[in-house]
Amino acid sequence: MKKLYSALMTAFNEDGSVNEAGIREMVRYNIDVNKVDGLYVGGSTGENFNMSHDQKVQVFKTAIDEAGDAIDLIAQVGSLDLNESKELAKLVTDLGYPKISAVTPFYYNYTFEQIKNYYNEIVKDVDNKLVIYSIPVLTGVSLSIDQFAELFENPKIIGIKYTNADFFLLERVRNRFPDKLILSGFDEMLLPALALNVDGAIGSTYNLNAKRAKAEMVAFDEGDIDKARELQKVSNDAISALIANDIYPSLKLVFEEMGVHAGVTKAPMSKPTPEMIAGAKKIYNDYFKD
Ligand SMILES: CC(=O)N[C@@H]([C@@H](O)[C@H](O)[C@H](O)CO)[C@@H](O)CC(=O)C(=O)O
Repeated sequence: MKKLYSALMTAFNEDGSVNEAGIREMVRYNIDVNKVDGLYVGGSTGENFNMSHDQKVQVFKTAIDEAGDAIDLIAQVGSLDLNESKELAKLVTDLGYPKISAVTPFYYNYTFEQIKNYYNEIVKDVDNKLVIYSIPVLTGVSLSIDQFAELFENPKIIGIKYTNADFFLLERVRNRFPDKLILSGFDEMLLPALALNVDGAIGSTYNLNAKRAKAEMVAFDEGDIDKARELQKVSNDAISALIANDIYPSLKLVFEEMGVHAGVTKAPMSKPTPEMIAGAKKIYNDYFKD
């Protein structure tokens, strides 16, 4: 069966400090109610790139303290400061995270040799496995199939979190690396990714929408493509509404409607406006109220 991971959000207080109780509530909800297979901690949805080093450490510690070994945990340790990435890779490995991940280094138009060195350095001193986080729409970094092959020469590099709408490349990657872990990152494209035989999916909206996404995976496995397509349509209606309402604060606002205290986003992300709050209530009523 394919695996479903929620990308864990970070609950912040109004002053931008980390709200540990909120993180614990979201971890619990994902384990007890969503029954996801795992959590991706410290990714884009977790607002990792808005956080100080100490805040990243706080999030990694809190998430595993709450989850224990109940589900799979992947810690995203990528940073523009390679020394920080290495330090975080050691920390999360010592904490017991069974997998790490790192975003492709961005902003400075690094050469492939520099990117390869970054990944090899992150895993060099840790006894852990790494999933490459490829998200060209945010990083501007696109890796080719041959570049993925070169990164996979390091046996500690075991897969890709593939957040990319290039399905030609996904098909090529899947077939060239049948033993690598390929996890799809765009929730709105889950069904075509399943058709290309990904091993699972990681996404922000599964925090709210895991049951529907899992039902879609089951329908797909059973060959009921009409049902899978219908479930994807409803998911995409919900995802469109979340994006139109500003997705990061809205995911938290809908969680609040469900009784989960997800806190607020951290600046420069937006603070909720009255319109956004009304929009989130409507999204909850339209798509997530049982
Ligand atoms: C840019 C972004 O946040 N992408 C999300 C998606 O889950 C995305 O929010 C969703 O597909 C809606 O577009 C994930 O791919 C990223 C993610 O899971 C993470 O790193 O936290």
